[in-house]
Amino acid sequence: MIKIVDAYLNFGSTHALANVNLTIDAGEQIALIGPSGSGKSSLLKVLATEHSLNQGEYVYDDTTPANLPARKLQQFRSNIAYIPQDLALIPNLKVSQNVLLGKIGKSHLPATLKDLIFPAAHKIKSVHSILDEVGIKEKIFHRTDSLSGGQQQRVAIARALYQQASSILADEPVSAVDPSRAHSLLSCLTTLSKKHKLTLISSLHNLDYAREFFPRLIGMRAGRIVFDGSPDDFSDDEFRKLYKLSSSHTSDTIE
Ligand SMILES: Nc1ncnc2c1ncn2[C@@H]1O[C@H](COP(=O)(O)OP(=O)(O)OP(=O)(O)O)[C@@H](O)[C@H]1O
Repeated sequence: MIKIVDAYLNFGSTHALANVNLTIDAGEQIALIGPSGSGKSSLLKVLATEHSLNQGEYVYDDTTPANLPARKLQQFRSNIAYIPQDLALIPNLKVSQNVLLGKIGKSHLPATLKDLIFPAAHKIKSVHSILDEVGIKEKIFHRTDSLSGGQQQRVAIARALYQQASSILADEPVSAVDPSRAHSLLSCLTTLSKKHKLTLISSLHNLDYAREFFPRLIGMRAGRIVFDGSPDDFSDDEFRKLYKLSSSHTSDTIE
């Protein structure tokens, strides 16, 4: 279970997060929605321990990461797969090597380097089967920068699955792809995270996809949570409140 209590994250005088309170059960699938600059990435970065809160508390399965020494924090992080907006893939490595890097936090550096250069057959088999699940197994030995943006997003998802974490945090995972690929990529991400019993928290700009694929939506505005509920409860009023639009706008009128 993830718990955030009275959380603030500040950059100078900007509250990237303000008075955020949140409880997320293991296995939930959540879309973070809201206008640009509303705090979605900031919340994901706090959950991924890329940022520390200025005030408040973040607890993950009874662990408070802010209290962990560096070595334990690395162990903690290895249990959370974070897919940043820029994917953080290494372009000149093979797809298989980028996926193998998913476990970098779970072993010592020499072992990881050995895996990259001389991967054991069973590890390649496991990478191959995950790449099959995300639909790009034929790319396993291709250089990552020879893949399209959407294929690279699949590599990042495969790396997250290979990590065998308990949660996946994805920041705009379909930003770089056309609508039909975005649909199939989100379908892949939500189906696989459900199959592997992972908690999935993803920021999304496309409201239709958020409604279609995620049973819980969290709407953010100016660093605060202003909506938390099911897609069925996300009325046109809630939509206008979130995006501060006039009454002529409905959720069908954007994206
Ligand atoms: N490293 C940083 N330094 C200074 N200000 C930051 C930093 N990161 C975020 N902010 C500010 O915090 C606020 C929230 O930003 P955040 O990136 O979390 O929004 P977002 O909802 O993810 O936006 P987008 O949808 O455009 O990715 C914004 O005002 C942003 O300018």
